[in-house]
Amino acid sequence: MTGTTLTIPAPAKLNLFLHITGRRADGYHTLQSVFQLLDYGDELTISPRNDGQLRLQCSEATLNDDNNLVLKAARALQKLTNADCGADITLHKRIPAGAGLGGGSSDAASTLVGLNKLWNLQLSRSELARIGLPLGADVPVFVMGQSAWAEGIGEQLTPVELPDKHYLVLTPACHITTAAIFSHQELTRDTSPIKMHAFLTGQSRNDCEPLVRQLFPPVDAALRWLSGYAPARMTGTGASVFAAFDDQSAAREALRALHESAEMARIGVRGFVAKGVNRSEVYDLMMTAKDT
Ligand SMILES: C[C@@](CO)(OP(=O)(O)O)[C@H](O)COP(=O)(O)OP(=O)(O)OC[C@H]1O[C@@H](n2ccc(N)nc2=O)[C@H](O)[C@@H]1O
Ligand SMILES: Nc1ncnc2c1ncn2[C@@H]1O[C@H](COP(=O)(O)OP(=O)(O)O)[C@@H](O)[C@H]1O
Repeated sequence: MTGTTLTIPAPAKLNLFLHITGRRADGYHTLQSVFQLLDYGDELTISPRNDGQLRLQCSEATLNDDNNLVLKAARALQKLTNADCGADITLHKRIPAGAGLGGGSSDAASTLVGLNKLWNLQLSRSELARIGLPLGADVPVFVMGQSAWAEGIGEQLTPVELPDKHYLVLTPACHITTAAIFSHQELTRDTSPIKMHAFLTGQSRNDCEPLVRQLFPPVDAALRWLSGYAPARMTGTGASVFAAFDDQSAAREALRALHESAEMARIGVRGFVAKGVNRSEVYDLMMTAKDT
C-alpha cells in the first residue's frame, strides 16, 4: 500500500440550467439540471499510510480544517476499511469555493475514487456515489465523471453528449450559501418538469437566478456585463455566471475585456475560460489508476 502516490483532478461543473420541480418530505428540493463538466479544476495528491491517520494539506488556508469535504469523504470510506488504512492528501484549490461550481463536492468525489483505488476497496461507481451523496448533492455526478442530465436532488443521472463549447466563467466576490437560497421565501419552487428536447431548444432557466440577482447586486452586474458578449446565466445557487462560446479565442477575448473593466474590478469579479468535457479524467481513473 505504501510507495504509491496518486494524482487526481477534481473538475468544476456548470449547471447549464436549473429548474426546481418540487420539495421532498425532508425539505430537499427536487431539481432538473444539466451538469456540464469542465476541463478546469482542483488537484489532489494522495499517498496511502499504514497507520490509519488522515492528514490534509490544502492550498487555501480557510479550507485547511476538519470540515474539509476531502476529510469527510475519506472518513466515510474509512468506516468500510481495516483500521490501518490512512492517507496523506494535498489539495490544490483552483475552483472558487461556494461559487456554484461544485468544488467541494468534486474534491470529495475525487477523494472517494482515489482512495477506492489506493485502499483496493473495489467499490463500484454507484456505491461510491451513494456514500458521497450525504456529503453534497453534486458528489454523484463527479464520481460518475460524465456530463449528465440530472433529476431527483441531482443523484438521478443520465449521461449526455453536449456540443463542444468554451465557457467564460465569472465569479463575483459574494458569499452565497446554498441553504440560504433554498430556504428563501421568494424562491420559485414549482416549475413544471421539462423534457430534454425543451432544454436543447433553449427553453430553460435557472430558477434561483432572479432571487440571487435581487439579493446580490454584484451577480446582477456580472450577468449584465457578460450579456454584452453572449447569453449569460448563473450556475447552481451562484455566485458564478457563465456564457458559452464556439471559439476559445472569442472566450479569451472577453476574459481580456474583463481584466480591463474598471466596473468588474471594483466589485471583485474573477474569471476563467474552460472547455466543456463530456467525460472527466475521474471517469478513466475508475478503470486504471494514474501512478506518479
Ligand atoms: C443546487 C446545486 C446544483 O448543482 O447548487 P450549488 O450548491 O452547486 O450552487 C447543488 O445541487 C447543491 O448541492 P450542495 O451544495 O452539495 O448542497 P448540499 O450541501 O447538499 O445542501 C445544502 C442545503 O441546501 C438545501 N438544498 C440543497 C440541495 C437541494 N436539492 N435542495 C435543498 O433544499 C438543503 O437545505 C441542504 O441542507
Ligand atoms: N474542499 C472544499 N472545497 C471547497 N469548499 C469546501 C471544501 N470542503 C468544504 N467546503 C465548504 O463547502 C462550501 C461549498 O463549497 P463548493 O462546493 O465549492 O460550492 P458550491 O456548493 O456553491 O458549488 C464552502 O463554502 C466551504 O465552506
